[in-house]
Amino acid sequence: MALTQADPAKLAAARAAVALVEDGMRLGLGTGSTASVMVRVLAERVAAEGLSLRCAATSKATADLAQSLGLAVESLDDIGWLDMTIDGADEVDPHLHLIKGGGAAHLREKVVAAASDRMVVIADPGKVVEVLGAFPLPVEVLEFGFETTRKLIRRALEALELGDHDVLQRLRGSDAVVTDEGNLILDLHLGAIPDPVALARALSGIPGVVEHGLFLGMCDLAIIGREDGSVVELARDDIDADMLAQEGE
Ligand SMILES: O=C(CO)[C@H](O)[C@H](O)COP(=O)(O)O
Repeated sequence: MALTQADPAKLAAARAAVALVEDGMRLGLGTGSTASVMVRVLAERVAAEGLSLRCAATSKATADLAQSLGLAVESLDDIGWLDMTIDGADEVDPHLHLIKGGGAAHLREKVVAAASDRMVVIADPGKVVEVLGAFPLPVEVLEFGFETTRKLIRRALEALELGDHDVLQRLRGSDAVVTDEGNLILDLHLGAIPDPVALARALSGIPGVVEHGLFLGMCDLAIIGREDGSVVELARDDIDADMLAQEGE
């Protein structure tokens, strides 16, 4: 898809994020439709300005796209550490907590974000929520013991009084969605997640869970693009400063 056909809100967010890229940076490239727009904007800038970058991709799809546009993609281990990762999200709350994994790539996305000095999230206004959970929470699980893991997740939801919601295997047509790491996805249809920290802890404690899509305390800056081409930025530093001010009151 050409950039001229890109959704204006996604394009605005992507342009603002790519403006943060400096020559010589080691960059993490996210996955999804917004991240794809960002990869295209980035490739344009690299071609125009001759920037020298080292990029690690969060999925095979992003690696293929980036390489097709002339960006050099290396393995995360070869690069070692990243200055910044730019990625999309399915939901962003006022604490910059995220739900990710709508593209089934949240495992690699979390590994890459955790190896970055800075995680920048780009999104359109539809992704901004007061409380996470309207978007079904993706959980990557092992194929081994799949039904047992689903049972353990249901038990954990009950213990947190989040029980009685659908825990559905993600399918494409009638086939199971299989992640880049060869695992399966369960989508937790919760409606609302009042305590994301408790849910994250509970899910991480289940052995068959490889990784859940809650990104808590990882996002440093959210750039929300608007249809008119403007952006709104929410930085973690501002939130921390607000919290400190409230604690001091
Ligand atoms: O987490 C992701 C992939 O695993 C994506 O970043 C998320 O699903 C947002 O995608 P899009 O920009 O297409 O709405």
